[in-house]
Amino acid sequence: MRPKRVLVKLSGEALAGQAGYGLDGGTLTALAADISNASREGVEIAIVVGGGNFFRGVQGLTKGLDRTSADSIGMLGTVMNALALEHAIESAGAPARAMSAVPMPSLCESYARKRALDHLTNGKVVVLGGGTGNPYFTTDTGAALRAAELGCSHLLKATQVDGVYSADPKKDPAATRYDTLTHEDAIKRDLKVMDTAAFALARDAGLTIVVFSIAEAGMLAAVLRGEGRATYVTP
Ligand SMILES: Nc1ncnc2c1ncn2[C@@H]1O[C@H](COP(=O)(O)OP(=O)(O)OP(=O)(O)O)[C@@H](O)[C@H]1O
Ligand SMILES: O=c1ccn([C@@H]2O[C@H](COP(=O)(O)O)[C@@H](O)[C@H]2O)c(=O)[nH]1
Repeated sequence: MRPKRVLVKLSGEALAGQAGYGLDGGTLTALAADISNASREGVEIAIVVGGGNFFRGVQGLTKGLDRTSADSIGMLGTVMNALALEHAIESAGAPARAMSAVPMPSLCESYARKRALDHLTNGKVVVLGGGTGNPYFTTDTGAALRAAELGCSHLLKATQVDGVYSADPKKDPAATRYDTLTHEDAIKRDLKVMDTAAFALARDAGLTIVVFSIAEAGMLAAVLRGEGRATYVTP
């Protein structure tokens, strides 16, 4: 594959490195180098970053928060990640622009489709925080939404596992890995590597999803060349 424009859904949890919480400087630097190298090779890259290293809305429910407040905290976590990534990617040598779906103009640009498209065509890596900007959603759904509206051909889910399995491989050692499957298979089998809304939106928009582990250096560039260990979810 040599796509012109892709959307990378970057795991928030992966940014924590070994610590498991917050931001790890070494991990950020390594990821930013991969992203910046891919951008310099001419691929237009939009990134939707998750927030699992800070807060997930469902965690708030167990602390007595209502869902909307909990999701607001979750979205703020993703904006923190977007700002950190913007800085790390620029330090690695590629121009980058953070945009937030929740307006906070003194911190970064607010997300607007046409502005994002301008940045992409001008060679900037666009780092999108705030998910969809609405509670009751996830950044996976945000990734499918932005991939569709920004005209990306692929949604690259850079996460902690090396593909889609028959069950969560972190919980079930007997789970088997798929090389390929359809969006419909993923929805029918209730495979929770992404939520159903994200799979359905990607299916309707005709987006190919590539699920791969970001733990290995150079994996993003490999996936963009159509190489490396990954699962392809195709229409
Ligand atoms: N069928 C499955 N195949 C692969 N992984 C699965 C499956 N079911 C559940 N998972 C889990 O889904 C996780 C990836 O999705 P998830 O969106 O929760 O995390 P993430 O990509 O790290 O994002 P973030 O930290 O930003 O929330 C994997 O780490 C894996 O443990
Ligand atoms: O559109 C969105 C996206 C995310 N949230 C909240 O943020 C956290 C972190 O995102 P992850 O996708 O889990 O990494 C999520 O749990 C939601 O609470 C949101 O409300 N709307």
